[in-house]
Amino acid sequence: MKNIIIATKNQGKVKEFQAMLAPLGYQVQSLLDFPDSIDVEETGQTFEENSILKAEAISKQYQLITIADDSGLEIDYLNGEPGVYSARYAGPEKDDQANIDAVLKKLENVEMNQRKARFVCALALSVPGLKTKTVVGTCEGYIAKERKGQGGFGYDPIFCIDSTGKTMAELTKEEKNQISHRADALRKIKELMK
Ligand SMILES: O=c1[nH]c(=O)c2ncn([C@@H]3O[C@H](COP(=O)(O)OP(=O)(O)OP(=O)(O)O)[C@@H](O)[C@H]3O)c2[nH]1
Ligand SMILES: [Mg+2]
Repeated sequence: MKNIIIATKNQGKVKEFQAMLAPLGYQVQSLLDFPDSIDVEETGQTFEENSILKAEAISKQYQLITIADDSGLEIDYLNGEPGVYSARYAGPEKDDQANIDAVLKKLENVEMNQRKARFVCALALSVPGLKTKTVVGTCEGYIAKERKGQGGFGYDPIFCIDSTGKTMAELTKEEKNQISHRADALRKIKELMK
C-alpha cells in the first residue's frame, strides 16, 4: 500500500482523490487527518504557484510525499474571474452558495453564448529532497442561468459541461471523475509518478 498526503482541507476534493487513487493502490490521507498541519496562505498569482506553496509546506512539515490541489473557475466574460479567488469570491468564509450567487449576479442578463468558462486544477507533487513537479488540468463549459443537480461541491450546480449540457452536479461521481479538471490533472501527474 502506497501512502500519499493530499494537502487539502476541502472534503469535496478529498473524496474525489480517494475515489480516483484507491483503485491504483494508494492510501490517501488529507489535512483533515493532520489537525496540527500548518495553515498555508495562498498568496500566489496562479493556481500553479498556490499548489506549489501548499505541497512544499506540507511535505516539509511531515517529510512525506505530498500532492496539493489549487483549483477554481475561470469565466471569460469576467476576464478570468473568480480564478485563484474562487474559494473566497464572496468573502473569507468560503461559502459555496454565496459564491454561486455572486457569479449568477455578475452574469445576470448575459446571453448563453457569452457564458463560456472552464474549471482549472493545478496539482503540485512534492517529494522530500526532490524538485517539485506541477501539472494543470482543465474542463471546458459554460455557466448555467440557475442551479441544477445535487452532486459534487463548489460551483458544480452552475457549471455546464460542453459535451453533455448537464451541470457537473447532475453527473454521478464516476462520471465527474472521468471528465473533470481534477481527473485531467491526475492523469498527467500519474505519468510523472511512474
Ligand atoms: O464546482 C466545483 N467543482 C470542483 O471540482 C472544484 N474544484 C475547485 N472548485 C472551486 O474552487 C475552489 C478551490 O479553492 P482552493 O483550491 O483554494 O481549495 P480550498 O480552499 O477549498 O481547499 P484547500 O485545498 O486550499 O485546502 C473551491 O473552493 C471551489 O469553490 C470547484 N468547484
Ligand atoms: Mg484554499
